[in-house]
Amino acid sequence: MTPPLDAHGLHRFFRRGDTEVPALLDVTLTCHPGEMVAVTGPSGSGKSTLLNLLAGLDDPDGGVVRVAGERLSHRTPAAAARLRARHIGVLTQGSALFAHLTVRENVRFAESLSRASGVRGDELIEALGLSAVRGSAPRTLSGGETARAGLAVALAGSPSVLLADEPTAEVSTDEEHTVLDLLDRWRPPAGATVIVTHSAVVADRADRVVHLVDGRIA
Ligand SMILES: Nc1ncnc2c1ncn2[C@@H]1O[C@H](COP(=O)(O)OP(=O)(O)OP(=O)(O)O)[C@@H](O)[C@H]1O
Repeated sequence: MTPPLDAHGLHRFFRRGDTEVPALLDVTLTCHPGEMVAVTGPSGSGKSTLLNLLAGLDDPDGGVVRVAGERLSHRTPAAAARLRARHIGVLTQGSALFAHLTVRENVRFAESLSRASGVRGDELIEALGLSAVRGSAPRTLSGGETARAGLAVALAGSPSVLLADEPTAEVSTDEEHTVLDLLDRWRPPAGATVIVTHSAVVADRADRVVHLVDGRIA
């Protein structure tokens, strides 16, 4: 069966002055259908670099990322954007919501990019406890509501790959459990979920933990 997300032999180097910084060294990560993987590691170990490669927002210097069997790495920006819209939902810390759109408009916009139906967005708003704030501007939301609205946006296009960067970094412990319950309930059932986190609570929820040290899987 084709893995929903398959990253093979990833290398990424950055130039700093005259030196080259190895940010990722031979990282391979194959996610099985339905799997949730937590990526942990100290600051500077390469977690964000890896997530950017998995999202197709950056290209590896070596290796390849495939999403649902299609190569995502080293595509034209338009082709990468099409693949992202079709397959990938991204959840970042803080708000990735457009400030001038309401919660519902943000969700509907994300949905329209993936050409999804319009039904799931409203279902998500209700299921994620956002009905009361569906017409509100993002700046008026609490931290927990913001995290849940970000989750609704990330899931609106029914992605087969959900990538999350510290999704609970800015919420209370209670809200962290709520957001994780919702994420668990709504994550791609046959797809892949990858969560970069410093939180032991989040890592505990994952099917597998990948620990990075100095750009390598430890
Ligand atoms: N655009 C860049 N230019 C130069 N160096 C970079 C760039 N992006 C990342 N790096 C370097 O690559 C290494 C890995 O960084 P990365 O941000 O992926 O780590 P991280 O594990 O996500 O850290 P944190 O937990 O602090 O977010 C670090 O040494 C960092 O300084």
